[in-house]
Amino acid sequence: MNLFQLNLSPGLVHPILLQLRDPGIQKDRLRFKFNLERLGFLLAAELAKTLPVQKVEVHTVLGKTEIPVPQQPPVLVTVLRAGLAFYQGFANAFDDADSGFIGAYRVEGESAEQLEIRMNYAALPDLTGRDLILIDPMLATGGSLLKVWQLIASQATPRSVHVAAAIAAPEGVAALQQHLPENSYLWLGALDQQLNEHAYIVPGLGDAGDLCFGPKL
Ligand SMILES: O=P(O)(O)OC[C@H]1O[C@H](OP(=O)(O)OP(=O)(O)O)[C@H](O)[C@@H]1O
Ligand SMILES: O=c1cc[nH]c(=O)[nH]1
Repeated sequence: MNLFQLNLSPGLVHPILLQLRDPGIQKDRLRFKFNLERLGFLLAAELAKTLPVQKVEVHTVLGKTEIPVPQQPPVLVTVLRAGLAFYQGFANAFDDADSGFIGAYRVEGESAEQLEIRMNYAALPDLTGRDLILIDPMLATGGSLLKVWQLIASQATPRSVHVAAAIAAPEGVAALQQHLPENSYLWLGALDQQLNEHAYIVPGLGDAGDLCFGPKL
């Protein structure tokens, strides 16, 4: 797996990460979601540079030119709930993308070892031969994304697999590196220090789903 940390535009990415992490700013729900969307768009712009293109001829009123455009639109797959705002940034970038949605959530126990991932909804297009972008702002243990990948791999073989996260822990990156196929790429806003005893990313930003939508039961 290839790791791409988004450090090409620090002037754009770092102020967004600062606002996402700052407890005084992140409690503004509208701004938090908008910042995830903006970060998603920036990551999508970097990722798009690696997708195969084909030249299309366009005739303007004054002449003709060739423009390289993506060979085929990618498939965007996101994990509910926290994925939604981040996903929107990718959807804004890829006009004709197909999309899939997975309902998955962590059920936290007393310790990180007792963490369970429940998956109860999946609406996916055919991913055979497609460029798949798995979109989830938080990559903590990697358990949620690996469960999603297991489901996808049981149905189809994508041409390439891109995982996009706003913030990741080294533990989650290692888990993906172990289990995702060779042609996989990881796009990160930030790689943080570690997980805490409840499998939260440190320093991270807290609970992304709750910050977007409020606490769940
Ligand atoms: O790498 P992992 O250890 O699996 O943790 C990451 C998952 O945790 C968050 O979702 P959560 O389960 O909190 O659900 P929510 O989006 O509904 O809040 C996040 O959006 C990821 O899906
Ligand atoms: O730090 C974390 C870990 C999982 N999910 C989150 O929202 N935050």
